[in-house]
Amino acid sequence: MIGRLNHVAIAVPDLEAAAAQYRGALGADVGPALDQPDHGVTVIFITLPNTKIELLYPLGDASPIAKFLEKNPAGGIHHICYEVDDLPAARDRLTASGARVLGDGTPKIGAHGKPVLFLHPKDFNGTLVELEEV
Ligand SMILES: CC[C@@H](C(=O)O)C(=O)SCCNC(=O)CCNC(=O)[C@H](O)C(C)(C)COP(=O)(O)OP(=O)(O)OC[C@H]1O[C@@H](n2cnc3c(N)ncnc32)[C@H](O)[C@@H]1OP(=O)(O)O
Ligand SMILES: [Co+2]
Repeated sequence: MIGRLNHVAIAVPDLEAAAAQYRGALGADVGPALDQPDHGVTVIFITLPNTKIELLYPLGDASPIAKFLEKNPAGGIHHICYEVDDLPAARDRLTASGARVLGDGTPKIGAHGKPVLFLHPKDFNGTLVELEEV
């Protein structure tokens, strides 16, 4: 059911410093900072030959990554995102398997303008999983 790895997301305490490190020390193709108010984050995408890195920084008072950064003040890998062809079908299959889909199960539009859903990290070996319909 899952396809390509769309991105690996890293929560960071200083977005511009992280972007500068990827641009300078790692010589990567770093995009602009984009506010995502519906998701409570500001993101910067880094394009690699085979996938993307999503740098995440909290936006607003109720950011879903605020607690994660409190627990991991130096930052850390926050989630991985797999592509799926049919997000409602994937959601129904996962729910039937006993996995918890976060929120009310209604996909939101993600940073690439495509529908996304998240799966509880406790149901996937301690890893928060995002699914993006492509
Ligand atoms: C830009 C849009 C989009 C895209 O297109 O790419 C994005 O990527 S948006 C990214 C940000 N959005 C989200 O993360 C939405 C989904 N996340 C959530 O709903 C919450 O963050 C959460 C996963 C339910 C966690 O909620 P929180 O309140 O922060 O923590 P809890 O205390 O409830 O956590 C319970 C439990 O899970 C552990 N945990 C939390 N976050 C992670 C994580 N990222 N990876 C692994 N484990 C995580 C947390 O430590 C708790 O464990 P215990 O301490 O053992 O109880
Ligand atoms: Co993401």
